[in-house]
Parts: sequence; structure tokens; C-alpha cells
Amino acid sequence: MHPNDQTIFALATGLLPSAIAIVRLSGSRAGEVVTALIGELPPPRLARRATIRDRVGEPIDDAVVLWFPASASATGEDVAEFHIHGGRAVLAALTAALSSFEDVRSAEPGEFTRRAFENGKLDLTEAEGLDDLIHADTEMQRRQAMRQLGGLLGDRARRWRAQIIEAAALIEAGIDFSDEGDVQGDLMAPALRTIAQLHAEISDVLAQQGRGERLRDGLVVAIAGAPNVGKSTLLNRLARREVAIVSPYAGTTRDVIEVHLDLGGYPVTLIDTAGIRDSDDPVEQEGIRRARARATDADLVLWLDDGRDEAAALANGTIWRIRTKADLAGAGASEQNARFAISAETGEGIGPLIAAVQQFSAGYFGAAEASLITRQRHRAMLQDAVVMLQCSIEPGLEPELVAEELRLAARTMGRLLGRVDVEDVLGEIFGRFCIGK
Ligand SMILES: Nc1nc2c(c(=O)[nH]1)N(C=O)[C@@H](CNc1ccc(C(=O)N[C@@H](CCC(=O)O)C(=O)O)cc1)CN2
Ligand SMILES: Nc1nc2c(ncn2[C@@H]2O[C@H](COP(=O)(O)OP(=O)(O)OP(=O)(O)O)[C@@H](O)[C@H]2O)c(=O)[nH]1
Repeated sequence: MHPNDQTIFALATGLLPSAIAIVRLSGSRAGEVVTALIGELPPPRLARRATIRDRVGEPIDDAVVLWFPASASATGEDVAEFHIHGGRAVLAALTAALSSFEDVRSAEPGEFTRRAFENGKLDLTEAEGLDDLIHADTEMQRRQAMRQLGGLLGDRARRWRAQIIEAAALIEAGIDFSDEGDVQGDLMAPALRTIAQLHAEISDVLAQQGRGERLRDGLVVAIAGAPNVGKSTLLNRLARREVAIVSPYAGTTRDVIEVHLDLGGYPVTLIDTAGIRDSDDPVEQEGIRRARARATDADLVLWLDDGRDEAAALANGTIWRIRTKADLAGAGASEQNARFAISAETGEGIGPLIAAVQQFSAGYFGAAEASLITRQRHRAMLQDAVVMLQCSIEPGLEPELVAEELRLAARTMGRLLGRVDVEDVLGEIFGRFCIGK
């Protein structure tokens, strides 16, 4: 049997041990497997308490089992769920029992969602939204993912595609009637008007600055400044106070420390460039180069200055000068230029600084609320489509060529939705899902 037709199962819930764990099973063999394991097929979509038994009748677990017959299931196939006790040995015993059936195997990452996609339960943009939802760390990321999963972009792309196909059909009809006087012109003009409108509408969506893409990764805020001004102390302060840390981890080199923060629902990646100093060690030099690059690309640089610093900062984005060690006497001339005065030691000024960074990200991401585009892939497809639409309305173009450009544009919309030749894209997208999704 082809792997795509095999029945697949996977743990759908998190780390073991856990109170309860859910194992999902999807495919044509699911009903037969459930019947063998619990002695009956539960009524559709109703929770059933049942003892799961192995092939020789030994009880494996006291569980809750759900049965979703095709096609009214998450994947569109026959689906069963085993809500078991989340012990490692329980899962191992159930896994062994499931694997003992022919054409039943454990699922690849993203395989359930891929089947849902292939059975028309989701389009590709919605599947991407689902992946984003699972990986959403902050409230704003969750909201954006829900909009995407709900078809905000997918519905729009379907409408655009239908309009393009309709315009192409009108133009092709005009070609067929071309020896019948005015019919051609009558059909062509409204079609071209529609295309011009679509062109403007999609261009508008593309003009939205990439904030939606950025919301997935977070705003990058770099803490920079001369050695010993208190960068690491500030990072530690920020990470411990008033902000939720999402995932602190050391960067690829020991010189760049990244902390992922949830600032009022907005994701912020805080990087400490404590390693920016001259060094003879080639490994350290590489770290320094990366730190500088990250700081230069940051959306916001917090440039710390303990009163002894005269030099200007390195950065493309916004820079805020921050006077550190405000608890110590002896402010220099740089004091006047500083936007904030803080003491990581006493905590003075930290609250207002956090509030200001939060306000900065709210301003930055404010526009993302309306953003249809959440990935580079969407942008690339829509840019292609706009170019094709632009070509199709070039004055004086032969109707045959107009229709051809429109067909290409419709195809590009189809690729955005995952309808045509996207095998490579599918592998890339679904391969990154969690196992069990
Ligand atoms: N236990 C459990 N919880 C879960 C899921 C699941 O599969 N199992 N989900 C997993 O994704 C999410 C909910 N999403 C779901 C999406 C579609 C269907 C479903 O059965 N769809 C059918 C019937 C629609 C209906 O009657 O409402 C369909 O689309 O035809 C179920 C869950 C989150 N929570
Ligand atoms: N009095 C006072 N001392 C501080 C304050 N912030 C940091 N320090 C001290 O300044 C020294 C340097 O602080 P760090 O946070 O390591 O400075 P850094 O900028 O990360 O230093 P490098 O890693 O060398 O670049 C430490 O001894 C801190 O305790 C502050 O607000 N007040």
C-alpha cells in the first residue's frame, strides 16, 4: 500500500509524563483498529470510556475514545482519538499495539495537516496559519494566526483568482467572436477594468510594509554600548521584571545573548551585545562581527552610556540613548542627550523604559492588525501576480497575450492557495510541523 494510503498515528499532545495524552489515528483502517482495541466502534463524535486491550486481551489502559467517521473529521479521513493516561509505558504499549496492524504506521511531522489539506479541509494559507497558531507565543501572534487560519488571506486569494479567471474567459470569448464586429471590444473593456482594479487592490495589500511577517519573528531590540556600562545587568533586570520571558537562550556564540519577551502581547527579541569589544581571538572576532550585524539590523537600539561615552552608536534603526548607573554621582555632558536615565542596580527608570519599548512595538505592529501577508512566500506570490496583471493591461496588447498573462496570474494565485504545482513548497511547509499535527 502507498504510504499516503496507510493509516497513520501519532501522539498529538506534549511531553510525557502528563495527566492525559492524546493519540490520533487517521486513515481507512482506523475503524477496524478501534474495534479490535476496544471491542466496539463508539457512536460518532461522542466521548466513550473504554478499556484498551492488546492483541491477547491484556488491558493497556482505561481510556476515553473518540470516533470521527470520514469525511466529518479534522483530516477528512476516518479518525479516532485515544485519550490515554500520559505515562511513557502506556504510550509505548499503545504504540506497539497500533503498529501491529498491517498498513498502520506512525505519522511524519505535519502529516495529519497535510492530509487535511489534500482532502480540501484547509488551503495552504490556512495550514500555515495553523502552524503559526501552534507556535504563537504572544497574544498578537495568536490573533494573527487565527485570522490566517480563518481564511483572511485564503478567501481573498480565492476571490482574486475567480475574478482573474472570469476576466480571462471574457477576453477569450472576445477572441472567438473577433470576426463579429464590436463584440470583442465590448467584452474586453470591462475585463480590463476589473483587472486594473484587482491590480490596485493587490498592490495595496503589498504596500503593507511587511509588519505581518515581522509579527511572526518579533521586533529586534539590541542593547549596545561601551564595555562595562551595564548592558548585561539591564538585560537581566528586564528579563526579571514586568515582562514575561518566552524563551531565554544563549545565541550561537557566547557573545550574543537573546531573550524572547512578551511585551503586552507583542513579541520582542532582546539581544545583549555585551561581546562588542576588540579582540585578537578569531572565534571571538566572529562573535563580535555577528553581534555588530544584529545590532545594526535591530529595529531599536538601546544605547547605554554611563556618562563617559562620547561616540555615536552603530545602527540603521531607531536609537535611544540611555544614561545608566543613574544612582552614581557625576553625570557628564552626555546626560542632556539621554532619553532615559536608569539604574539597573536600584531599578530606577526601568518601568518607564519597559513602557516605552512596549509603546514602540505597539506602534510598529499596529499596522499588522490589517495585514493579510504573514510570510515571505505570500509576498513573493502576490508580487508575481501583480507583475502579470500589470503586463496584461499594457495598452495595445494582443487579446491572446492578455488572456495568457491572466492565466499565469490565476495560476500564481492557485500556488498561493496550494492548488497547483507546489510539491516542493508542501514538503517545506509541512515538514516543519510538529509530529501529531
Ligand atoms: N481532541 C481534539 N481537540 C482538538 C482537535 C482535534 O483534532 N482533537 N483539533 C485538531 O485539529 C483542533 C480543533 N479542530 C478541529 C477541526 C475540525 C474537526 C472536524 O471534525 N471537522 C469536520 C466536522 C466539522 C463539524 O461538524 O464542525 C469537518 O471539517 O468536516 C475537528 C476538530 C483543536 N482541538
Ligand atoms: N552602581 C551601579 N552599577 C551598575 C549598574 N548597572 C551595572 N552596574 C555595574 O557595572 C558593572 C558592569 O555591568 P555589566 O552589566 O556587566 O556591563 P556590560 O555593559 O554588560 O559589560 P561588558 O560585558 O563588559 O560589555 C558591574 O559591576 C555591574 O554591577 C547600575 O545601575 N548602578
